[in-house]
Amino acid sequence: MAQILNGKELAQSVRNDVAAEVQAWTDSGQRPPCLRVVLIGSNPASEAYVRGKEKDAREAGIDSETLRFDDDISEADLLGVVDRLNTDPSVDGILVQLPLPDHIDDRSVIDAIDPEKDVDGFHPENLGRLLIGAPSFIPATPFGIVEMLKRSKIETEGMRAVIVGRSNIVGKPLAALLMQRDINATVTVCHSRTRNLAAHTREADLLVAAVGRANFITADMVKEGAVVVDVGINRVDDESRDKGYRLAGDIDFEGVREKASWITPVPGGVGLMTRAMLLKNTMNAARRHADVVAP
Ligand SMILES: Nc1nc(=O)c2c([nH]1)NC[C@@H]1CN(c3ccc(C(=O)N[C@@H](CCC(=O)O)C(=O)O)cc3)C=[N+]21
Repeated sequence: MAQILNGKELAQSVRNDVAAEVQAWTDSGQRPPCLRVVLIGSNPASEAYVRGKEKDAREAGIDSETLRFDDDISEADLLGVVDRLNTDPSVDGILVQLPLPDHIDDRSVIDAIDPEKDVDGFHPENLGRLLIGAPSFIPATPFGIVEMLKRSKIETEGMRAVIVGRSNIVGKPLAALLMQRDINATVTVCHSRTRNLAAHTREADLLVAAVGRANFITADMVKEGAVVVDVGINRVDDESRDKGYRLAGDIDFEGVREKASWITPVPGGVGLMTRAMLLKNTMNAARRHADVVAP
């Protein structure tokens, strides 16, 4: 039976560390790190994430505010908002909550964010720097996954890692991170066109699912003793809940926990780490902004 990679506890310890960093920073006479989140429209999931981010930031002593706009804002106006945040010297970090409405091109907006303030690490400059192992903002979900492994003292040296999902915000940056010299995993990235997916996943010492399909990875696809990380957050209908739904990951938790050595739950796993690592990135953005290079 797998041990639980407890996102609640691990994220709390990351948040405590960031709060201590922020305290030391302000004690040294610097102003608190400043994060601005841009939220377009009223997608309930996005609203919930943004509320969570604000709460975490406040508790860590970070100055965080959400700028809200109607979902009929034009792309030009949104680019104007980004530009103002780019040039505002009191702002350290900018996060534009995704997804954006269909009439706005995500890429144009991400590319417009000053890479030095891109706490999501989604700008091509940061993704490129990550790929070559240069200092960069690391996207919070991949960063959080690696932090979970490190804090749980899970040995990654020589591990076979299989990532299911090739997104620009999870699969690809995680692959780059796991290949780095301090992790030394051997990485396979699978996706919807992969032939005989289970043959790949069954080889994984570390299996990461980021596909967005509830209970997609079943026990028969998992090697005995594997470390299994679930990035999926899927709403599945559940009449027994007040909200009428519950959250399920991409991993069939009940089945897979019997085989894995470690497993992340949903909720209470990777999502909380994502939020915590955003705080870490915001602290680093403040250092960089003040020309104190991030550690
Ligand atoms: N620019 C941008 N950056 C992001 O980092 C970003 C984004 N857009 N758009 C959406 C995704 C998703 N995401 C999550 C953050 C926290 C939880 C989270 O806190 N999950 C909790 C609670 C889940 C719940 O109750 O809804 C958990 O898993 O236990 C989940 C998912 C950040 N994202």
